[in-house]
Amino acid sequence: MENNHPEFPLEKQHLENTIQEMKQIIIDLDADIDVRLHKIGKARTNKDEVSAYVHSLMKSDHAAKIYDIEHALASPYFGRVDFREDGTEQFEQFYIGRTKISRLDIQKASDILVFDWRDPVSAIFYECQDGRATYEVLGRYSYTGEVRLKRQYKIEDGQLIAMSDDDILGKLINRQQESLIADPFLKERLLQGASDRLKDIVTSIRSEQNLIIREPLNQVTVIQGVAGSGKSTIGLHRLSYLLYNDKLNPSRLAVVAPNRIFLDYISELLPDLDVQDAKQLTFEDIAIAILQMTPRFSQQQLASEQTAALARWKGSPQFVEVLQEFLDRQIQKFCLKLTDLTLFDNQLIITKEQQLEKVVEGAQVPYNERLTTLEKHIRFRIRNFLEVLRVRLNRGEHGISDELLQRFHQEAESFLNKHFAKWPNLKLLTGYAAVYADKPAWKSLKRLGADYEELAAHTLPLLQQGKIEREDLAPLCYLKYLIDGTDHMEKYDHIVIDEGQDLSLLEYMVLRRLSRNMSFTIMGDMFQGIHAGRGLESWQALLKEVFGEARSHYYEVNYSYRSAKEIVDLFNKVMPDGRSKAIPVYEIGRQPQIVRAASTVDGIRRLAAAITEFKELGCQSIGIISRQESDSEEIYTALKLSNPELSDLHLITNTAAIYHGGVTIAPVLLAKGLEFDGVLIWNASDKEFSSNYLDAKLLYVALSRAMYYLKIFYQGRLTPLLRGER
Ligand SMILES: Nc1ncnc2c1ncn2[C@@H]1O[C@H](COP(=O)(O)OP(=O)(O)OP(=O)(O)O)[C@@H](O)[C@H]1O
Repeated sequence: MENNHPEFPLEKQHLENTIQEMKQIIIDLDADIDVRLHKIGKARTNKDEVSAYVHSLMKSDHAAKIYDIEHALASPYFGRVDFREDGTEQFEQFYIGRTKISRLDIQKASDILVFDWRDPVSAIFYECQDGRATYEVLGRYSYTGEVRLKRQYKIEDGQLIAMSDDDILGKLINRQQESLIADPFLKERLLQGASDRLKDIVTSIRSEQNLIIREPLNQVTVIQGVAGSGKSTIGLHRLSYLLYNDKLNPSRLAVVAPNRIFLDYISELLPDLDVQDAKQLTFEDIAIAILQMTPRFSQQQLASEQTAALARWKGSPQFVEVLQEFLDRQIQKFCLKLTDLTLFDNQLIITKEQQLEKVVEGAQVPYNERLTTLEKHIRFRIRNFLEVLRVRLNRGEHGISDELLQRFHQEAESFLNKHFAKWPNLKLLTGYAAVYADKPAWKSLKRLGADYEELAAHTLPLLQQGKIEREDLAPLCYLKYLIDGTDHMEKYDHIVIDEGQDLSLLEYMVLRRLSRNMSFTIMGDMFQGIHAGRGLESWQALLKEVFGEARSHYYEVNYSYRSAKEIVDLFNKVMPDGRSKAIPVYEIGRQPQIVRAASTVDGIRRLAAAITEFKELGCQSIGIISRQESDSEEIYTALKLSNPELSDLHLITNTAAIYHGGVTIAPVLLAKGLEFDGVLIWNASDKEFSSNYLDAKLLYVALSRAMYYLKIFYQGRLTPLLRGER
C-alpha cells in the first residue's frame, strides 16, 4: 500500500469533494423531508390519503438515506474501476462502497457518486482479472468492456490513508501467487487476526467468491469449500446481495447453522450486511416449529457404531417410504372397517363407497385431512337431511311432525358423539411409535440392509417414555407433513445452510418443504463431516435425491484464507490420500509445534505457558480444542484452578449460546466454524485420534481453526495422523 502514488493528491481531492457533496445531499434530503411533512399535512386536510401515504413513504426513504450517508462519511468508498463498454469511446469511473450514494435527482451515471458493492456494476471491481470484464443487469442485459484501472483505498475518518492499483493487465503469475502477493490490501486484512465475530469482506471479495455471491435466486447453489475458504462469509454476503437486488422481505430469509454458538459467532456480521432480520435457526429450531411442540430428548449415551447405524437409517430418504407405507396401511385398515351408515329410519344411507371416495380423494392429501374430509362429509349429509326435513315440516308435508324431527335430532346427536370418537386420528408421537410397531411397513429400508428389529428395540422404549433422540427429528417432521400437511409452517424465499455436510438427506427433504421456490445456498466441506452416520455422503447425492428437479449450480473453492501456509500444509496432510486440496494464500514464517506432555498435570502447565506465549505473540483469540467434551471441562477446571489470573477463559458446552472470544476451550464438535489467532490442541494422542477417516476429519477441523499459531499437545503416543510431522 502506498501514499506516494502519483495520483494520491488527485484522489485526496476527489475524496474531499465527495464528502462535501455527501454533506450537501444530507442537507437537501433534510430540506425535502420538511417539504414532504408540509405536503403530508396538506394532503390530510384535503383527505387525500393516497398523496399523504406517498409523501410519508418518501420521507422515511429519505431518513434511511440520511442515516446511510452519515455512516458512510468516515469511509465513503473502498474501490474504483475505470470501465469502457465495447463500442463506446469514454472510460467511466465507478467508485464502489458499502452504500450507494447518489444525488437527489439522478439524470446520468455520474450522479451516482458511489455504487453499492451489491450493484451490478460493482462486479467489475471484484472480477476483472485481465483488463476485461462483464457485468449483468437484471440477469438480462450484459455489458462487456475494457477495464483500465482497478484501485483500492484505505480511508479512515474521512481521510485517505493509502491507495493501491491492481496490475490488471496481469503479469503471468500462477494462481496461487496471485492470491498471495498481488493484493497488499488482502494481505493486510488476513493478518489482522480473528475478532470476536465473523467479519464482512466487502472490500476484498475474491473473484471466485464474487461469482457465487451473485448467482441468481431460485436455484440450489452448492459450495464445497476447504477449511477457511470463506464459505460462511460468502453465504451471508450472498444473502445480502439477494436481499438488495431481488428486493426480498428479510423476514422470509433464513440462515440454518449447526448450533447457537455458531449463530452467535456470525450474528454481528448480519447487521453490517443489512440482513439482521433474516431468521437464524438450527435444525432443532426448525423441527420444533414444524412439530408444534418441544420434544424431550433422551440423554442416553450410545456407542458410536450404534449411533452411526441408527443415524444412517433415520436420515435416509427411504425412511419416507416407510412412513408412506405405514400411512397407506393405516388408511387401508380404516377403509376396511367402513360400512354403510343407515340413519333416521333408513331414510338416510351414506354408503361405504361414498365414504371411501372421500377418503382416497387426492394424491398428496395429509392423513388426518382425509379423515377430516370424511367426517365433514358425514356431518354435512346429516345436517342437510335434517334441514330438508324441517323445510318439509314447515310446508306441512304429510307424515312429518315436530316429534319426529326432535327424535331425529336426538338420534343425530348421539350418533355424531359416538361415531368419530373411535376414529384413528393420528397424534404425532403415538403415530411415530406405531411406525416402529408396524413391521411390514419397513420393507424398503430392510431391503437396503436396515436392521428393523434393532431400530424398533432401540426407539420404542424411548418413545414409551415420551423421549426422542436428535436423529428422530427429521422422520418426525416428515411424518408431521404426511399427517397434518404443511400449511402451519413458515415458508422462506431463500434459505442459506452452513455446515451443510452434517445434515442428512431426510433433513434436507424436510427443509425443501420450507422453501417457496427451491431457493437455497448450501455451504459445506465433505472433509469436515464429523457425525458418524449422520450427514451427507456426497453433494451429488444431495442434488440428485433431494433437488433432482431443481435448477442447481455446484462450486468448489480451494483457497484457504484463514490459515497461514504452515498450518494449511499440516491439515492437508492429515487427510488420507491427499484428498484435501486447500491452497494457502499467505505465510507467517512459523511452523506448528508438536509437544509431548508427560502427564495431565504437565500438560496443563504447558497449556498455561502456551497461552502466555501466544498472547505475547499478539493473539487476541486463542482456542484450546479437545476431542471430548469431558476433556474440555477438565482442562477448564484445571486451568482455572492453577491460573486464577486467566480471567478471559471461557468453556463452550452443548448448551452455550454466546461466544465470548478471549481464550476459548471447546470440544472440536462445538469449535466447528469458529477461528482463533492461535490454537492449542489437547490431546492428539493415538487414543483420541486413531487413523480412521472420521478421526482424520475431526483432527482436520481442529487444526484448521488456527489462523497463525498452532501447538499440538499429546500424551502417550502421538496420533498416527501426525507421525512424521515431529
Ligand atoms: N476474500 C476475503 N478477504 C478477506 N478475508 C477473507 C476472504 N475470504 C475469507 N476470508 C476470511 O477467511 C476466514 C475464513 O472464512 P469462513 O469462516 O467464512 O470460512 P469457512 O469456509 O466457512 O471455514 P470453515 O469451513 O473452516 O469453518 C475468515 O476470517 C474470513 O474473514
